[in-house]
Amino acid sequence: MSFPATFAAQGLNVYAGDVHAVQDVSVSFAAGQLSAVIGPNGAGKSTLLRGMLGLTPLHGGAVELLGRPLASWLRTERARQLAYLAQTEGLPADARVRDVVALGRGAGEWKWGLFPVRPWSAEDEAAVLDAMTRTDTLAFAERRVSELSGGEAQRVALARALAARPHFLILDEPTNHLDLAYALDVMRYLRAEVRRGVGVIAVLHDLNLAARADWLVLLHGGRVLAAGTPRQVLTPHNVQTAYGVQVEVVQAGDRLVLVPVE
Ligand SMILES: Nc1ncnc2c1ncn2[C@@H]1O[C@H](COP(=O)(O)OP(=O)(O)OP(=O)(O)O)[C@@H](O)[C@H]1O
Repeated sequence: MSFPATFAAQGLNVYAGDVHAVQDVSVSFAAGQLSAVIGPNGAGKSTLLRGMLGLTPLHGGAVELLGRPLASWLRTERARQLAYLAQTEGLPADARVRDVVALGRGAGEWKWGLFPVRPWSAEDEAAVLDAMTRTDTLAFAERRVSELSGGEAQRVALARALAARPHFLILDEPTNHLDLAYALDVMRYLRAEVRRGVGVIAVLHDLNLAARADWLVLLHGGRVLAAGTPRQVLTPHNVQTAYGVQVEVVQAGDRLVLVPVE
């Protein structure tokens, strides 16, 4: 039986505190695609992702993972399919890098403080090694998180998410606080995941990084202002409407570049 290889929401409404932060939003993110959620501060990007992930209650609408209602998935199955890297997530400063990445396997979780949920396996070992190789973090596997630069720590957080070998990888501002080189590194790692068939969904503030995605969702005031390819979404009109900034959109090689003109 075939099923849609998507993580999708239909008519979603989510409140953040008293704020109706996500209003009647319908979106569909495909596996094997790099999607970016963009929009000005407060547009509802984080709330949309948290609502889709079941981390905050919905006030209407439905979420489907691979064609099945999200609520019908077992918690453990769902955790295997969806890896989430939150915006403000800190890593345990005293922990060793390798142990932090291993947390992504979930095997180290203890039930009632008595015994591990499941024993550590050769597959867990291989997944951790693979995730560290793909994020170039093996070189500092034995260091403590407190001994890393911001960019290195971000790669470790990414490695932990990849260690779960998820179908969809959801990241809230993965390039935040990173310099240009590190930000491009992260985009390169994400693109490599997409080539392996993972659906990557990232909240991005830098529209020139977002222009590298396959699919964009532009939120404004809790609603979808535009969705489509970068060429369809990143128009001067849409950017002016969402951000109130006049831009020129320039073609540079096979990419779009946005230049503010005020
Ligand atoms: N815990 C909360 N209590 C009250 N209002 C909230 C809360 N969290 C978010 N909001 C409000 O909900 C709206 C959407 O917030 P959200 O964090 O989803 O936006 P965002 O697009 O991710 O913003 P940013 O780019 O600044 O991270 C904003 O108006 C915000 O002020």
